[in-house]
Amino acid sequence: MEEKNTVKKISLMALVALVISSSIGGGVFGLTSDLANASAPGPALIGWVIVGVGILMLSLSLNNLLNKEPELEGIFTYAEKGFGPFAGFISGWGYWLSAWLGNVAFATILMSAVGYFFPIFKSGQNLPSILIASILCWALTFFVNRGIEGAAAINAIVTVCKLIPIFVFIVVAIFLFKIDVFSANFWGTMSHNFAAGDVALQIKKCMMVMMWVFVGIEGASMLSSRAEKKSDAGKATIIGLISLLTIYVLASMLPYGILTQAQLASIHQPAMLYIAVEMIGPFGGYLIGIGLIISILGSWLSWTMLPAETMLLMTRSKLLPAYFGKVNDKKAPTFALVLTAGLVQLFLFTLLFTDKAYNFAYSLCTAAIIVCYILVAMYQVKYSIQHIDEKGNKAQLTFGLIALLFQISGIIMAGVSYLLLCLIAYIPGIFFYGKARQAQGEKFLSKGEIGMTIVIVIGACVGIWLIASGRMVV
Ligand SMILES: NC(=[NH2+])NCCC[C@H](N)C(=O)O
Repeated sequence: MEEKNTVKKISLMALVALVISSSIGGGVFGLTSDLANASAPGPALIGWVIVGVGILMLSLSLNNLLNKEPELEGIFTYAEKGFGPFAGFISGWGYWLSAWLGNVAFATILMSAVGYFFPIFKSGQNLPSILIASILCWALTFFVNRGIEGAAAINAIVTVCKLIPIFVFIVVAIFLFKIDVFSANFWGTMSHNFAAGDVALQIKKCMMVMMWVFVGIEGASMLSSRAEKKSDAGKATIIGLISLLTIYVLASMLPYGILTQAQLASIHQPAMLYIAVEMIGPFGGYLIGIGLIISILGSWLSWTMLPAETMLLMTRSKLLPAYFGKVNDKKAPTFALVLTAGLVQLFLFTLLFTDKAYNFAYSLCTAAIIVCYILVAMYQVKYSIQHIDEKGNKAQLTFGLIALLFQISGIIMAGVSYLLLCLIAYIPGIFFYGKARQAQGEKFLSKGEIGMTIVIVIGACVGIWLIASGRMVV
């Protein structure tokens, strides 16, 4: 108890900064070209509305659960409470997986941006890039290992530094925006007519990248135990979400009124940087480049802390063996940190062989976190049904159902194959889960859990087959 009181509490403002900071990483800087590859402005706008509503429902659900079940800490605990320890493990492991896969995406786009300053790194996935990215990965791990509290404080400063270049970009883009360029091929159907099938296909192709930029919206709830007031964590999620949506829509849609869709689609990543060069000249490139580098370093720092913290919480819930949560004198879970950094390192080397490394890494990251989001929404539905007689729970049930529908259809639209690949990483995880259960005097796996494991293994095999047979190009 004594010890708990000395943990630094986080204010509402700092929590909002945390939501924005852990959501805005690299995605916003590459958004435009990924969207332009997928869609004309019309369908993309519809995509934003769908994703905005879907994520808002998820945030409201998280907000509600934080208020109703204040003692639950960590996103996976909802799955555990609602559907048992195995579901808790599935969620926690998915969150952990997502967190470090996202860091791999960070590494690639970060190095592409550095390539603007030093062309040797331009592709973001050659040997020099991978070396520098690896050094960064270990440096951040070392830093977090020296004390998590410092990392949270740095976040506030980083948030300001990364928002300024994005705002400058938006303001300049507003001035240069031409409505006739924007509306030239609004639905992407050339005939100027609205063709439903065509539009739906374009929306579908926008889904993954639009969901990727919202990964992190749950960040405040992960640190909810540190909020000065418990209810602040939920508020921070919602304020953070609305700010984010505004930034994303402006930053991604305004360029459609400056360059043509074909130009945007073929622009080098990070797109925002090269669009800024088109708009302002080299200075624009420097500004966005520096913003991006600070943004990613800050985000990467919090995403170094979050997966390790998740493992720590999971050991407390006895979902992983105790050594995953072993902390050092600074209360940092050293083993979890080093394990996670080791996996990022391994993945960084595979980038040498992938074609679209950034897109591949963020798609895996997003697919993995959708598992947790689905379980949150399911628990929201379950909780609201169980307490349906209490005031407000009918509305909460609706929020949960929409969030659930959105996440499930989102992953189906974005690509189930990425989810299947993520299942591979569950296989060693289940082994550790079984060990932790055994240490509790339980069976390694119960009958139901064995059934689930078989499904997971089959899914993983299909994932491997998709890659091996060349049906999924990575
Ligand atoms: N390491 C991570 N899991 N990062 C996820 C956050 C990514 C963030 N939404 C972005 O736009 O870049």
